[in-house]
Amino acid sequence: MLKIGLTGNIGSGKTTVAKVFEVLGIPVFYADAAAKSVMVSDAELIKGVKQAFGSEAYFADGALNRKHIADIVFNNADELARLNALVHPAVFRAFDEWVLQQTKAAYVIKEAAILFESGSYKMCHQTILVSAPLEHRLQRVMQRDGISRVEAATRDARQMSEEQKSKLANHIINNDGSRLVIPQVLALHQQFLAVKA
Ligand SMILES: CC(C)(COP(=O)(O)OP(=O)(O)OC[C@H]1O[C@@H](n2cnc3c(N)ncnc32)[C@H](O)[C@@H]1O)[C@@H](O)C(=O)NCCC(=O)NCCS
Ligand SMILES: Nc1ncnc2c1ncn2[C@@H]1O[C@H](COP(=O)(O)OP(=O)(O)OP(=O)(O)O)[C@@H](O)[C@H]1O
Repeated sequence: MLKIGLTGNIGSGKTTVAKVFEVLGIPVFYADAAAKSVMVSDAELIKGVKQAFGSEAYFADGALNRKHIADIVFNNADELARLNALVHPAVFRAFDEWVLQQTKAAYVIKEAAILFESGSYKMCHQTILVSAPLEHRLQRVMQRDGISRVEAATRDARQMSEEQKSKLANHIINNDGSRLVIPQVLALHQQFLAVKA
């Protein structure tokens, strides 16, 4: 199965792009959502997260206390590395299991905020970077999540720069408002279908 990695820095529009691929009938695995799912369903992982970040990492009903964890990990690179080491192996497994179920797909997309940082791009045949200037991205995230500029910028600072990512990516979708996104997705879709054929 042809596996395409899709990434972009915070607020770049990668989820928006992923939805366009879904409309074209291409299955999309959302790594961020999968991470949140395993963090509340995998007993070993829950234990590890509580050991690392305290019992406040979960609410009494078992839901993830995202703010508690985010406040710790996005302000400390070592703590983020610790969280990643706990969560990523479980997400990689979930992706492998999911791919096996996509028997009818022409190809599949893995959407992940940290595709390059986590090394999971190496398990994809090709990669797409969604690119937009920092100011656009911060504005979008502040509007979408109701967080401050400082909070949004702090998260961005924890990610590899767009410049570094653009050197690793096979394809770039420009989402700075100067070009329509849908035609760029359609052009890539045709390329990926041709690989499969
Ligand atoms: C820390 C958590 C609980 C915060 O949740 P919250 O809902 O506030 O943020 P959300 O998950 O929507 O992330 C917002 C953005 O932060 C950035 N971000 C998230 N995780 C990471 C990470 N591990 N490293 C760098 N940036 C990250 C991304 O741009 C992401 O899109 C959550 O991000 C998490 O569990 N992260 C660890 C799991 C992970 O690595 N996910 C990323 C893909 S596998
Ligand atoms: N071309 C665009 N024009 C206007 N708004 C856009 C555009 N692209 C994305 N957005 C909006 O910007 C916000 C961020 O986009 P999206 O959620 O797709 O980004 P993301 O890369 O998945 O972000 P994150 O890493 O934070 O999850 C969303 O509210 C989305 O609707």
